[in-house]
Amino acid sequence: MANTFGHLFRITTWGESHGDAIGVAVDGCPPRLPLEVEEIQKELDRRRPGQSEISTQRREGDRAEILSGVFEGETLGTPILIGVWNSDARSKDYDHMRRVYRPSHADYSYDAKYGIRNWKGGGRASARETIGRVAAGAIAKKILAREFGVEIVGYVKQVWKLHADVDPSTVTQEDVESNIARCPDQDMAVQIIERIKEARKDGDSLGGVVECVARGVPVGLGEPVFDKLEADLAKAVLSMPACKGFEVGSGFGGTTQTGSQHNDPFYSEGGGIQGGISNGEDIIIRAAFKPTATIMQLRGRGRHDPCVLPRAVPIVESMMALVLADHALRQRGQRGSV
Ligand SMILES: C=C(O[C@@H]1CC(C(=O)O)=C[C@@H](OP(=O)(O)O)[C@H]1O)C(=O)O
Repeated sequence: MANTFGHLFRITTWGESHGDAIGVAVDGCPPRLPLEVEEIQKELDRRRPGQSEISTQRREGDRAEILSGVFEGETLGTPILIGVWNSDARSKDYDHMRRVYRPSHADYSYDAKYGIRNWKGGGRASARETIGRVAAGAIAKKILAREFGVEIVGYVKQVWKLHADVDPSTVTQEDVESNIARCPDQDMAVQIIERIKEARKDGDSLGGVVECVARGVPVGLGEPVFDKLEADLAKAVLSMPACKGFEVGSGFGGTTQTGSQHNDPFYSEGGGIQGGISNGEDIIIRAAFKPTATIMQLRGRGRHDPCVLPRAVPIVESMMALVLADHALRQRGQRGSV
């Protein structure tokens, strides 16, 4: 179970960054869901390396192959296996890392845990592991949109000290995809792109925040005690590589207000979640990412993102979709309808 996430809609990701292939097994997808490989590809293309001048230059096509669970364009209800081949792993870049632990990477902790590690590249700790999450997330998004009327939009809210002004209740995916920073505040996007280019030139890296909104969430998703909706969202978000912080609704900002300022006429702290259960309002989450660990100032080789934020957007959306799809199916299982 160590690589598995979810209950009814359950995913297991597999593969290493410099292994032969990488992907996901999805179990529990309802049968007769129309599914074409292009729908998965569209999301993988938003995540893939080499997509812009501010992303890693590793050249992977990341072409999705559906190996099971789909027949004549419809899901069978059986496990869906999706994989991509790794074709541009330049393992020579890692020769000098065979016996060296890179600071701020998982090299030491993996070695300490397993007594062995694939020192060619980041292995399971690499951002390439998120291919499986995004492929499964594409299916989860489709279930949510078709069967539950839920729409999920993520975007870059902050890079370094540059903060974007975005209205979560109206932002669209077209706004987000209109620039390579995936920041719908167009003026801020220009500044962010310049700042990331500068960091790359200096051999340095930057962190930031992805914000993600789910609109049209049905009432009643989430379990009252341990599987509270915000608890599962927190786990989903903090399990992403390089992610160091999670907020929901007013988040840490709410701590400086009084109760009378903070309580909304209907909902409160969770922004769409009360007692761990959705109340039908929009749910807004934020994921904080640290500056990329590999920086050229530390003589790191390999091809790296000077800032992971733009490529993290589809990953955060996918993690939110996995949690909501799982809970929607659980609610339907218990109540018969949602
Ligand atoms: C290739 C991807 O990102 C990679 C994530 C990554 C890491 O250590 O996390 C290291 C780099 O790979 P490599 O060491 O092979 O050059 C990045 O390019 C991807 O996300 O698909």
